[in-house]
Amino acid sequence: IIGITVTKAENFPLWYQEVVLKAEMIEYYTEISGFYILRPAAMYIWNVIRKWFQERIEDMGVEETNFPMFLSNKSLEREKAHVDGFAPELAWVTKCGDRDLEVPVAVRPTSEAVMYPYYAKWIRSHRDLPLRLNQWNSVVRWEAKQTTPFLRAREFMWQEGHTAHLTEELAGKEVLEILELYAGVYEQLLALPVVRGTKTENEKFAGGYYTTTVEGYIPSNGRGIQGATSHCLGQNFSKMFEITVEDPNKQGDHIHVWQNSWGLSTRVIGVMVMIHGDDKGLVLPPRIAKIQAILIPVGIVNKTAAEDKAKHAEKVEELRKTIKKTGVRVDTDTRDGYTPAWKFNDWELKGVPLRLEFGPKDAAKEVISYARRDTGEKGTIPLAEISTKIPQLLGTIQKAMYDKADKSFQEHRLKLTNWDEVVPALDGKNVVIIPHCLGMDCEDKVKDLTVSKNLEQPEGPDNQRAPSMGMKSLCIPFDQPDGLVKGETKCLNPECSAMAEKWCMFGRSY
Ligand SMILES: O=C1CCCN[C@@H]1CCCn1cnc2cc(F)c(F)cc2c1=O
Ligand SMILES: [Mg+2]
Repeated sequence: IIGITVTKAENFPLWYQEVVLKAEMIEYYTEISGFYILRPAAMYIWNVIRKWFQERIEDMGVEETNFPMFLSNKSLEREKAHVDGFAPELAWVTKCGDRDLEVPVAVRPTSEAVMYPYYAKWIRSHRDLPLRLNQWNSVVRWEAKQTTPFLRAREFMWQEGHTAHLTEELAGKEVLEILELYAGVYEQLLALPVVRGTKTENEKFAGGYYTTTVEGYIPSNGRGIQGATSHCLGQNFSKMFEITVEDPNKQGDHIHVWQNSWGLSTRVIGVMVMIHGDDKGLVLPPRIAKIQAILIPVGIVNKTAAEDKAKHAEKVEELRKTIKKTGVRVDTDTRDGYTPAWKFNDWELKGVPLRLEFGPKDAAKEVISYARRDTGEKGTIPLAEISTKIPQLLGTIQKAMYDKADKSFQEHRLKLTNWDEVVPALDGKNVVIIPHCLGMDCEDKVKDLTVSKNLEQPEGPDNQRAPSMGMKSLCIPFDQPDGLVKGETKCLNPECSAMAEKWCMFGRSY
């Protein structure tokens, strides 16, 4: 196996592609562009996330469902308003065998139009509320933009939750509960920091009432990235699909139910690769690593006496069992014909968080040697302490990975009140938090004003040159800084005369 041939700094997009391929997470589906095969290394991570999230939404009372993957033009017509913008992404089935279909059907890009006619049928009385269903499936959106594994694919796996409530308050409470679970997937499993907030009118789901989001940050190119979204749909869809209950307080009156929909996709795996990966390949947070510790026998060479080899192998197997008993996902690499150095590179490429080495010298000193994948730090652990020290070390690695990413995000999230500092900040691979009026036109203007003029920047491998696109709003952080006095603080856009409403996070983005 040759390792990664480009460094993360010199060519980030190419580095990313190589890592996901050589770490055996992805195979390109070369039959049709924009589609990817997820291999066991990726599916393991998705399944850890799925188990963690599924357990928690079940505790909330969410039940599982499975709806058909096709939707008819008729129900699409119902939500015409916002689908129009998406029409180019819709994939259609128009033939079956050698016959044209009378009525073409669309492949679901999301399932509102599929599900809500049945919500209308099932929800009659307020006693039918709250209705809370989630499905794990894949959706198809024929993206026009350049696709890339995990981050932007024409088919991706996700979960989509769709719920109905009697009041705005009950819906709103759930929106935030789910958003916290999304933040938990990032912070607790993937060791990634996210900013929680609300999308602006420009960036929210047009068919909804408001969108809450968790936003990530990619240090390599300074871009923001949407991590997952939890929408309150208000009564927009219940009015489109006539989902009503009789008013419990007023006989004869009907209430349109308040709905939410929320989704997290396999994009999260790409974000984790981009942020934690290094020039040797993947770096996996222990919580989602299929193999958390790889135990590699060393110091055994051809001339080692057969009986010593056998004894050493037994000792290694014993160590594996001891470590496995602690609940650590440990494996041994006893492959013949490969040097320890070769094995080290292979497991580093695959991102295994902890390498353990055990040789005759270690045996003599009654220790096991280790090397951390995240920092490269090496050390030894007395054999008598491995049952406590190894799980502890994995916990240390998980926290250290989070802290490192969190520090980087914090250092590159600049609160600015001087417009002239904005473009330099973006070119310095930062996202910014600025006082903003939240006007849609103003936001469009801000995007135009912040197209990077640094094109005269030294040629360099242009993939690495800060993207010249303008900045978009990422979210209105729940956690608002001080210093914005309503009615007194102006919107930071020099061409806008409005007053600032909120601090808003902006950045070049995916
Ligand atoms: O984002 C989520 C979470 C899970 C459930 N759905 C919501 C909103 C999806 C927004 N969206 C996103 N993309 C779409 C692409 C299309 F081709 C299309 F016809 C419709 C949509 C579309 O409605
Ligand atoms: Mg899209």
